[in-house]
Amino acid sequence: MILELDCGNSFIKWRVIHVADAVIESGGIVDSDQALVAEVAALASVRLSGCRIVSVRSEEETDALCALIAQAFAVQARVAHPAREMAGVRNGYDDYQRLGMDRWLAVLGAFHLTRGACLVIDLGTAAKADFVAADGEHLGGYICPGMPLMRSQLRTHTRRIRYDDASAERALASLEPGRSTVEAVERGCVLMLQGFARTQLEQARALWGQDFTVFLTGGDAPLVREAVPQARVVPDLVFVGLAMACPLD
Ligand SMILES: Nc1ncnc2c1ncn2[C@@H]1O[C@H](COP(=O)(O)OP(=O)(O)OP(=O)(O)O)[C@@H](O)[C@H]1O
Ligand SMILES: CC(C)(CO)[C@@H](O)C(=O)NCCC(=O)O
Ligand SMILES: [K+]
Repeated sequence: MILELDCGNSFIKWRVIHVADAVIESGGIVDSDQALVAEVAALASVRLSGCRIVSVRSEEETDALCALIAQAFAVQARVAHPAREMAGVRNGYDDYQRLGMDRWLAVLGAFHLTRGACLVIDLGTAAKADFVAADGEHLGGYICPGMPLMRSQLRTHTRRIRYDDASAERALASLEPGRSTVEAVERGCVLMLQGFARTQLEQARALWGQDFTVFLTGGDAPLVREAVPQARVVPDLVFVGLAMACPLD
């Protein structure tokens, strides 16, 4: 079994899979390196033979996580690195090393699943969209604040926007105009995300007509699902790309 990690800016998503058939043994989402090691160590009957990582954190933070994993599980983690070209996809950035690895792997995963033009929308701490043409050319993409950042900017830069997580969750039962601060902010931010997604869809239509696939991934994908009903929701899209970039046997 191997451990797979997607280290985002706020959370680490992890999975333990059987390498031979990619069957998922276990998985979770944690907010620290220590919590990760504790959760994986708590799995009974799991013997790790390897580990692969995609990280958008600093090199120092990623190295520290690899060292922790080596110490806890006696495996050397493989870290996915940028490439100008891989699996038929050409990185569209002027400096290919600057493209976030989570974006690159999601794009590789999406193109692998379709072999056609695709739009990848990833809604996490940041909201990202990437475009890949049918010939594998990555055309670039967009980055803007995701739900957690929009929310915290409003809370930080205003005096009177204050509410707790439980009321935030309740506020999202509908998207009607808000009749309280929490409803107004939470619903407003969801509409921003939906607007982002719809605009990407318009761009994709302008480029490719109807001939493309939309992928939706990231922790906040459910918030825009209804706005892009044609999207394929693939929560593990980054892991699909990670397996391609870091094959283990
Ligand atoms: N079980 C969960 N734990 C934490 N966040 C969750 C969970 N389910 C959904 N979410 C939502 O997912 C969002 C974070 O998404 P994700 O985990 O994709 O971010 P990230 O990978 O840290 O960020 P990024 O990919 O932009 O670096 C949060 O806004 C949160 O509301
Ligand atoms: C945009 C984020 C923060 C999203 O996780 C990540 O992909 C990243 O750090 N990217 C580097 C900047 C870029 O992609 O242009
Ligand atoms: K991520």
